[in-house]
Amino acid sequence: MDGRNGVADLFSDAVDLNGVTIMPGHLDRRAQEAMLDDLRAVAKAAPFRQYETPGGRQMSVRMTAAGARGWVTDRKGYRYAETSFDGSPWPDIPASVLTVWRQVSGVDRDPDSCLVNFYGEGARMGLHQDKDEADLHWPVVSISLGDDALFRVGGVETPTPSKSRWLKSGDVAVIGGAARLAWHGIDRIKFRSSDLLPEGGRVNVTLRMAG
Ligand SMILES: O=C(O)CCC(=O)C(=O)O
Ligand SMILES: [Fe+2]
Repeated sequence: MDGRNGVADLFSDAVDLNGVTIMPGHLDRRAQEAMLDDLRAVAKAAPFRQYETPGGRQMSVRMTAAGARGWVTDRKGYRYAETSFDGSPWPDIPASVLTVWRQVSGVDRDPDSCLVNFYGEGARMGLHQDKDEADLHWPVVSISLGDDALFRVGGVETPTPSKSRWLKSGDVAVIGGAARLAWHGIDRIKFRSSDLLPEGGRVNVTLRMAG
């Protein structure tokens, strides 16, 4: 264990980005395709939506969720909701996604929340901290599928100085340990840099213990 994150030593080619552990190519092409199929089923049950921030801005990323709780935002604020926008429970977290959490999270409890982000051409995600969860000790596991994305990680106290790295399809990141509250975001994607999604774009999955 490296005292920073714990999981890094289990994966020999892990890369450290300001305390966030990245496992390049964790999922091979077949695993990526299988997970994407599972996520399309999630999106069929709970369609992607463009959420509004509490400040009234439309996010460029489209989102949906799976699990007992889904992260949502609107004028009322950022929060976890136990039902989707039509009032029904969110779909279950696909087994393919849970498998990755069990492999890399370093904890022995399954997550209760899976946020699914879709980045179309021009979509980005500003620097933020993941801090809407009830207990901030659990790690966040993030899986990248599709187009390359420039991932930026700053400090825990301040967004700068930051380091960045292009995340590729199949890469997995663990935001945990001392970096659990690190500022992070996606500067931009390279639209159509991957052929995993025939329509282009990037799907990112983040797993969390929210409740
Ligand atoms: O798309 C990504 O890689 C990051 C997503 C993220 O930070 C989030 O959903 O909180
Ligand atoms: Fe985040």
